[in-house]
Amino acid sequence: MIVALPKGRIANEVLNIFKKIFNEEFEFENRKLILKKAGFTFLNVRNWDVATYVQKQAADIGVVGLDVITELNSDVLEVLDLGLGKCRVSVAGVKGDNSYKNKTEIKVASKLSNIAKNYFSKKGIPAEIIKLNGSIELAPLVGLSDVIVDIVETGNTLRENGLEEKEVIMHSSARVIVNKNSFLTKKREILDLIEKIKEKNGS
Ligand SMILES: Nc1ncnc2c1ncn2[C@@H]1O[C@H](COP(=O)(O)OP(=O)(O)OP(=O)(O)O)[C@@H](O)[C@H]1O
Ligand SMILES: O=P(O)(O)OC[C@H]1O[C@H](OP(=O)(O)OP(=O)(O)O)[C@H](O)[C@@H]1O
Repeated sequence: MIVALPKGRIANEVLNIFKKIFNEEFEFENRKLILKKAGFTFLNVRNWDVATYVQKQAADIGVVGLDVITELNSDVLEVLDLGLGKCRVSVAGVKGDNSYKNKTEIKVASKLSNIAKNYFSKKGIPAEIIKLNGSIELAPLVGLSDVIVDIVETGNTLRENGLEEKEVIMHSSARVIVNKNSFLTKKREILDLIEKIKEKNGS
């Protein structure tokens, strides 16, 4: 069975779950992207690519944030909420300035451009989405956008930059996802691994 694990912010907590499952050190060596252990193959994948690997069955199972699954509209089975990487996806803007609410078209900067587009479209508010790849909070500070749609956890990044959360779009946390076909063909192995993950998560 092939398991796609994310690099980045939730990597340590996810690797820690597998460390407990195997009861030994569990890490990708140096620059190696593949780790084989106890009949499993683990792939060290960028957070954003985990859903792609699983949807296309390059991996049977993976761990990724709900924000990413929603943004990519991934066609995968979401089987377990790990409760890690908890955050919100929110509309934020300059503190005390709500003038965006009166605009005929809002400029919205975001990495989560589909979530942003769908949110304003459902509200019937015309929005120009400006796709950025990081440091989203800069955009309203330099007039690139009226507001942003971005991840908020503690709110520190917003506060440090004179911004505030205006509207919460969704809550997110890390999910275990499974390829639909793999779930049919490798059901027992997959359910067995999910049980182990559930047992060791947070223990
Ligand atoms: N500040 C945060 N607090 C809590 N969870 C967060 C925070 N930022 C992101 N997350 C969650 O953790 C996941 C991983 O975030 P991370 O910053 O590692 O990846 P990324 O930079 O979005 O992805 P990539 O490395 O592929 O560009 C996000 O998809 C989200 O679900
Ligand atoms: O509410 P906080 O606890 O401050 O966390 C929110 C910040 O964390 C994420 O950024 P990240 O560190 O991943 O950087 P980037 O998206 O700008 O690359 C997110 O895009 C926010 O900027």
